[in-house]
Amino acid sequence: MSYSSIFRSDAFAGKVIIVTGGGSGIGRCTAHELAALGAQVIITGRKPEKLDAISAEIAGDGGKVKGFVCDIRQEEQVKATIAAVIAEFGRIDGLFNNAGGQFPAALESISFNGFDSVIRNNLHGTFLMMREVYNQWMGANGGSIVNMTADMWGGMPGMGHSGAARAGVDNLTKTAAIEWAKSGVRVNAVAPGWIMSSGMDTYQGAFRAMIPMLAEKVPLKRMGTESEVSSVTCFLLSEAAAFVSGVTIRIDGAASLGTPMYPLVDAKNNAPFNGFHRAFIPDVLKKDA
Ligand SMILES: CCCCCCC/C=C/C(=O)SCCNC(=O)CCNC(=O)[C@H](O)C(C)(C)COP(=O)(O)OP(=O)(O)OC[C@H]1O[C@@H](n2cnc3c(N)ncnc32)[C@H](O)[C@@H]1OP(=O)(O)O
Ligand SMILES: NC(=O)C1=CN([C@@H]2O[C@H](COP(=O)(O)OP(=O)(O)OC[C@H]3O[C@@H](n4cnc5c(N)ncnc54)[C@H](OP(=O)(O)O)[C@@H]3O)[C@@H](O)[C@H]2O)C=CC1
Repeated sequence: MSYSSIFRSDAFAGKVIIVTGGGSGIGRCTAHELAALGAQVIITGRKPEKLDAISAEIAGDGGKVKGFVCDIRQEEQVKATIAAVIAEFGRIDGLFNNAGGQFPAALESISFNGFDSVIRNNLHGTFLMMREVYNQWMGANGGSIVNMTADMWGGMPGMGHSGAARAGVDNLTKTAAIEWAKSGVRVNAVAPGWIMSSGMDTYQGAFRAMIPMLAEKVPLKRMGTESEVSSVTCFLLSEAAAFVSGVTIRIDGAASLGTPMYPLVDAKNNAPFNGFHRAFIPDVLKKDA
């Protein structure tokens, strides 16, 4: 597993950190990095075979890890998982609420069940995990939560269901940061742009074919990597961020900045500006829907 770290190797020694969706992609990478920094890592997901494989990888590297099957949309499973972690490890110090996802589709083609599924996956699941972990922290010495979101605040064609959920997560993050500060709890979020994670392999067809064009439209001219998300997440989970709460950090090579209403051509040079133009996406997505 490839990741870089600015931390001492004992930065998370004695800490118990939960990574939801730790069985693949960004979650897997973060679980590896946290374990290498001394944490007892708890990875969760719906598919036990993925958790077993990543647990074996991390243990093979000398890390401490345990997998728990948990569908974050199921309240009883979330409650049972947090109770089981407390029963076995006695504490929880951090939560990376990373699990989630969506399918690219034009709004008019999304069934109610499809919309509901994406909202429950990304918003309800995030809330349930936050609440159950916080309930362990009330009146204690605090902890750190990092939520997964994505900066689609300007509207993202093909991601209407997910964008609605992610905007909700952004607001949930800020509210929790205020409400739970009384217990010393910090709540922040990461907002990756286009990351070439293994999860991206879920997307094939026209969306997949579009990736090189998307990368070209990112001001930094490339997609991000899993470790570029895990490093920021580890920072937010760590004591190095002890006075950071209620922020969402974009990790997107400036892709979410700018607006389609801004002139797209530099008239003097008769050349396109270096930037991301959201209106570029929908026609391609329509072919996927
Ligand atoms: C500058 C900012 C840029 C930001 C860019 C953000 C880019 C983000 C990239 C990523 O997130 S990559 C990670 C991708 N990984 C995943 O998405 C994995 C998790 N995803 C899922 O599990 C599913 O997508 C899910 C739908 C969220 C949940 O799956 P679940 O198994 O619960 O759903 P189903 O029971 O199969 O279906 C429920 C419902 O949804 C409809 N549906 C599912 N897939 C599609 C599809 N591809 N197209 C249309 N509809 C779909 C499905 O048909 C069901 O509805 P009904 O048929 O019952 O009406
Ligand atoms: N890659 C990108 O460009 C971006 C990704 N994101 C978000 O980052 C997160 C990680 O994505 P990424 O690593 O790229 O992709 P992956 O598909 O690899 O990761 C998603 C993980 O979430 C888990 N998961 C999904 N739904 C549930 C559920 N209901 N309950 C429990 N676990 C669940 C999956 O595990 P399992 O299959 O075992 O359930 C999987 O391990 C996601 O929330 C994604 O939407 C945000 C912005 C950009």
